[in-house]
Amino acid sequence: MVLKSVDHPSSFMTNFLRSCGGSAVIDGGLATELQRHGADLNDPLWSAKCLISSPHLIRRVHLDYLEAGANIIISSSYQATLQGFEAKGFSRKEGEALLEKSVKIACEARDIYNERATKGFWDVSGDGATPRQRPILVAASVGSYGAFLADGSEYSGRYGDNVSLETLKDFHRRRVQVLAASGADLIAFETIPNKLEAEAYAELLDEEGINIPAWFSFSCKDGASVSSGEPVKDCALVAGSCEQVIGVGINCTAPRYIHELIQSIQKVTDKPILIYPNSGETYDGRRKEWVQSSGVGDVDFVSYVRKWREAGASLVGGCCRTTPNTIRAISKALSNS
Ligand SMILES: C[S+](C)CC[C@H](N)C(=O)O
Ligand SMILES: N[C@@H](CCS)C(=O)O
Ligand SMILES: [Zn+2]
Repeated sequence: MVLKSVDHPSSFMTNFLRSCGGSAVIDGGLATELQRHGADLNDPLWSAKCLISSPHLIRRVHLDYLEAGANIIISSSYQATLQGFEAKGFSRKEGEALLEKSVKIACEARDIYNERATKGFWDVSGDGATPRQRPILVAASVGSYGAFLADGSEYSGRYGDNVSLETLKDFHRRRVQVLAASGADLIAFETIPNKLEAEAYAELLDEEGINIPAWFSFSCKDGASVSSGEPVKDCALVAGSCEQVIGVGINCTAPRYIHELIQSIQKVTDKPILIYPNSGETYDGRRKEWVQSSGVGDVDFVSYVRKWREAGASLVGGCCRTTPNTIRAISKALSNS
């Protein structure tokens, strides 16, 4: 599904959601699932390391999420940056090829899934005669500058006084251009921890004439604020005023804050709301490990999904430490709601 120049970005998501029956399933944690399968991500490149060491594993995890019912799979480019690859000795050209490879692997997984689905079973919910494939989009992940810092600062949003709007635009510019031309259906700006980075993305989309749509997804520290402490409403407004943005939401945030966050976002934008929380655990950026949060637990957040849908979220999935089982259960919950 490619956004044609005649399509308005907003109709892209409206049409997609309609083809999915009103709500769509986003995949679950990619990096943490790679780890569960044995990948060692203790590296400045985190999951992007697997683009070099184990692309077959990335393909397998994408396929597992498709088999679990995902309508959107997110590429392995979260922590894939040209600057990060250069620090490992890759040339600019090789870095660009690795970014392209992340999207290619996701597209291959989609092709394999579609081929198997066509051969294996027929969805006769249409006119009963033609096979109907489940709508599937490939989103190219863009993790924040904080992800590149590789110290967990996508959960603090503190980049220091030396990092300006222009710094962030320059940091992301070439990567966004490459991913926009990679064959992905959209760009998923993920785990955005502060307002400045949302502004940088909005300006980049405009200045670079990026011709595929995008979603903005924020990491939050409570029911009202993104990781930096700035109001989620202010950040959602930045996303809401950008024409290329076809969805606004929250990811890698504890499930217990999601309901309130949906309500806040809804007050400031009509764009579709997406949410893909993590397991509710906390990331220790120094040790690169997930630790149990103190306080309220988030056992089995799938039981909240129907409430989130009623509150206004139309795309639901999972982030770090969620698995294909989580996504299977979300898919079931959404199809019953
Ligand atoms: C979404 S966080 C868990 C990604 C990893 C982090 N940027 C790090 O490198 O430690
Ligand atoms: N899409 C990324 C997000 C990390 S917060 C992943 O699932 O690994
Ligand atoms: Zn996450």
